[in-house]
Amino acid sequence: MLRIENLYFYYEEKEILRGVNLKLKHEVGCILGANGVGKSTLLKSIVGLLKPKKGIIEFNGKNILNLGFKDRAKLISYVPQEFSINFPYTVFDTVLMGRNPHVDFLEGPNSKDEKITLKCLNILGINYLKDRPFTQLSGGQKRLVLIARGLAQEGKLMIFDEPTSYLDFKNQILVLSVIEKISRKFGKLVLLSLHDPNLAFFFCDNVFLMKDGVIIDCGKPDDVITEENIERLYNGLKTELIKFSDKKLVVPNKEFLELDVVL
Ligand SMILES: Nc1ncnc2c1ncn2[C@@H]1O[C@H](COP(=O)(O)OP(=O)(O)OP(=O)(O)O)[C@@H](O)[C@H]1O
Repeated sequence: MLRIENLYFYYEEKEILRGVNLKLKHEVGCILGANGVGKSTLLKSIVGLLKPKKGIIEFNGKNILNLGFKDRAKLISYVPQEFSINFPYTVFDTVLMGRNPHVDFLEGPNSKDEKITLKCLNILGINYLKDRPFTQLSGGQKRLVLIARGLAQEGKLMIFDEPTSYLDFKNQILVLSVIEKISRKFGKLVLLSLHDPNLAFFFCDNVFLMKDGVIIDCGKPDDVITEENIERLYNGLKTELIKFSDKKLVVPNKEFLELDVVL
């Protein structure tokens, strides 16, 4: 279980996380929230890239704030929102880097690491890119490579910051299906951030609504993604929930679509 209690983070004087509380069992959880509310800051705090001012982050009862870099990287796979490398590593080598926490420093990656790398490339349908330099890929291709690298890392806890950004419609579905299946098959705990609440209906077990640096509501997607909560979350956005087979979908309501925009 991932347990976050009363987590605070500041950028200089500015309070960004203002007492975040979150509990997630071994399933797929998603954070929804408007731009700038602190989703990436929270995810970066979990993976150790940012140091919270106070609060608790525990995974399976262990305080992960005190873990060293390598132990943390073994435990937690992380796919950031932004990533740049200047050196033209091939796609294969970029995904193989995900194995670094498991690799013996003197021996380097072995055949098992290479096999896992190839498997992750195949799962995401990007084997055909394996010899291309990462620096020459499109935004969506880069994203698929980074997700493959995150999968190759094989953390028990997997963190994805906006895994669907840059991806075409099919690849958004592919990536979330893969993440969901890996979570179910291997009992991994997944926490990701999303901008489309409809994807949460299809792929997430739990939803955390974030506003102004705190979690304002959480629960099953059907219980939490409501017209009232969407309006609260996205500053007055009016929507309607419609039924689609056994699922729900959120659509902007007519009033919003006919909004007068001053140009
Ligand atoms: N390096 C930084 N220095 C100062 N302020 C920052 C820095 N990075 C982010 N912020 C600010 O912290 C707040 C939270 O940013 P964060 O990236 O966590 O938001 P987010 O919810 O992930 O947004 P988005 O959906 O747009 O990615 C924002 O107001 C942002 O401007």
